Amino acid sequence: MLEVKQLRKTFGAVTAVDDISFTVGEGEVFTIIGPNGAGKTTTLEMVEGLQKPDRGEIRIAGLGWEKDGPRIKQLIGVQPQSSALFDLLTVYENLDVFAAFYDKSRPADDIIELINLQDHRNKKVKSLSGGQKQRLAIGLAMINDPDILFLDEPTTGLDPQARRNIWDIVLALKQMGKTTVMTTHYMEEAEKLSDRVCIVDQGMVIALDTPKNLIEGLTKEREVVLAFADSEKSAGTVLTALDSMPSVTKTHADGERLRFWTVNPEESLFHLLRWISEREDRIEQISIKDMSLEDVFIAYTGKEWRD
Ligand SMILES: Nc1ncnc2c1ncn2[C@@H]1O[C@H](COP(=O)(O)OP(=O)(O)OP(=O)(O)O)[C@@H](O)[C@H]1O
Repeated sequence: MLEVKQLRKTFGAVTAVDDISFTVGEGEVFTIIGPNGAGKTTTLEMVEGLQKPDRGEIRIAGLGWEKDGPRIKQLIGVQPQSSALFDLLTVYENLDVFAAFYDKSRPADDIIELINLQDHRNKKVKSLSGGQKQRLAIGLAMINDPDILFLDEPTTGLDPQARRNIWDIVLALKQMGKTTVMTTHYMEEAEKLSDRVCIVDQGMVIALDTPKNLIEGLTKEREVVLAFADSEKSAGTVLTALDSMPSVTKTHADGERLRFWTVNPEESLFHLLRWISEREDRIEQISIKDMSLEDVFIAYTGKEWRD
């Protein structure tokens, strides 16, 4: 559905996109994730035909922007910035105005249902919340019934409930067989929604796969956190016990909390709990930290992830 090869874009001395390649299959939710300034928006805008790459190739359903621009525009849907909405028009009227730009369009009321704004159909945009405006922006991207949708950070700045409402729309689009290419800052979102994730940093692809494969490809080492009911003393003695276990690779005591890393959490915890119960120490809490895309980012870049 979409093929991107060796894209590059510079602005003066700034290399926004250095070398980015990926392909997106039909019906996929494909997410480009990366820190601020990684080159996500520039990449998306080149794919959308809004910016011309310095180098590289873009094919959408086999078509290229130079020769087939008008045909591509009928196949794609681009979420406008919220600021591009007509504030003094209603939800319905905004959809109606955008429909006029295309040869074919979906009925505005179908879209209103898809974006769950039925109760706000006749309200002016200026009275909508941020999340409702974002939903309308996605609806506008859908007006020409495109095969492939481009959503640039559709949930940035929204509260958790409003973000979930957008996730529901992306999942509904997937059910309809649409292809979605989106960008996000939120790792959790990428993990939940995407068939595949492309992690970019400094204008380069650093990892690209399904969230599951990316996470499973990490080291098998897991982090376990223990909190003791009684005292720092318990943590101190347990630390000594942990240091003698072969599957434990690293330990860290922090007051009454103890963290350790093990390549075999089940075995380590089995021995540790037996040891603790023999000594009648009391543990208040045990948790094994789940690996996430955040850990994938850290593993590939050596940098902490910040939203
Ligand atoms: N029109 C422009 N002129 C000059 N520099 C630009 C321009 N557009 C982007 N850049 C620079 O290119 C780099 C990549 O920007 P881009 O917006 O693509 O990153 P991003 O990953 O989308 O970041 P964010 O998450 O902050 O939106 C940044 O250093 C940015 O300042």
